[in-house]
Amino acid sequence: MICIEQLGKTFRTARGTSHTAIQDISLEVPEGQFVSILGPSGCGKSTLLYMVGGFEQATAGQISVNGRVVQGPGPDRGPVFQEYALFPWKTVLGNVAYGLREQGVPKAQAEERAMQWLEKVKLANYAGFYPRELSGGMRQRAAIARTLAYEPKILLMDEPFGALDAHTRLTLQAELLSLWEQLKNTVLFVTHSVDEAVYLSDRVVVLTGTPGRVREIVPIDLPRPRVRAELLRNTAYQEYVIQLERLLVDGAHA
Ligand SMILES: Nc1ncnc2c1ncn2[C@@H]1O[C@H](COP(=O)(O)OP(=O)(O)OP(=O)(O)O)[C@@H](O)[C@H]1O
Repeated sequence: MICIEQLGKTFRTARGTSHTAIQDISLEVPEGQFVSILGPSGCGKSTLLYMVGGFEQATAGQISVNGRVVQGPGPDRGPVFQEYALFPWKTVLGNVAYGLREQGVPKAQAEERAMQWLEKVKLANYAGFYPRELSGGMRQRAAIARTLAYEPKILLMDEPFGALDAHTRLTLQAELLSLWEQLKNTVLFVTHSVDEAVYLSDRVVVLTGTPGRVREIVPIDLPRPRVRAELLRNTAYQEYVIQLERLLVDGAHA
């Protein structure tokens, strides 16, 4: 579904120098797979995700989605980025209905569908609230509902739980997994957390330090549905965590 071929990105900095963020990245993601991208800070994880989203242009190689070269954003790829904030002047319902309205869905129908998504992310009682009236975890749930509401085939998530406290993070991870097990979208998920990557993913792509290149792709062969409390006792799970931590440390110096 997603085909990334020898992708590179060199930025022109404000000082007139050039800076290569990622180099020669090739990766294929089949439909319905949950793939996490892990790597040291600054290795280009967000840049890679933005390029798949069509928000940044490649300076080498290309990305195609279902055989079509990515040249800009599209409704087939739904971003859940940290800075992709909710509209503060719209209610939670208004925010979730927004993408549907943009696609020409009539207001009443858009709001009905938005309500169904709010139920799925456990925010139905907060439909009339404004983003500033929500907790961080609720805001992130609303952002996820807003993207899922227009049913993108691909979900692009950039550290969606990074700013949350540990308990909320665990809750949202489990909720995301249970939604994904029903929807089976293709997911590209950027994270700093080895533990989160193993828990959620079918495969984990480990990038090296700057410029980011693929260090290793690790398939996570653990049965689903996954329950974190059970996984923690699972030796295979523990081995994956150790393997990825090792790759991450080595990769930072590669
Ligand atoms: N607009 C830009 N102009 C110049 N350099 C940039 C620009 N955007 C990103 N970079 C550089 O590209 C590199 C990769 O940045 P990116 O945000 O993709 O990394 P990351 O792996 O997501 O980092 P982190 O884990 O810290 O969020 C960094 O060295 C950064 O300085």
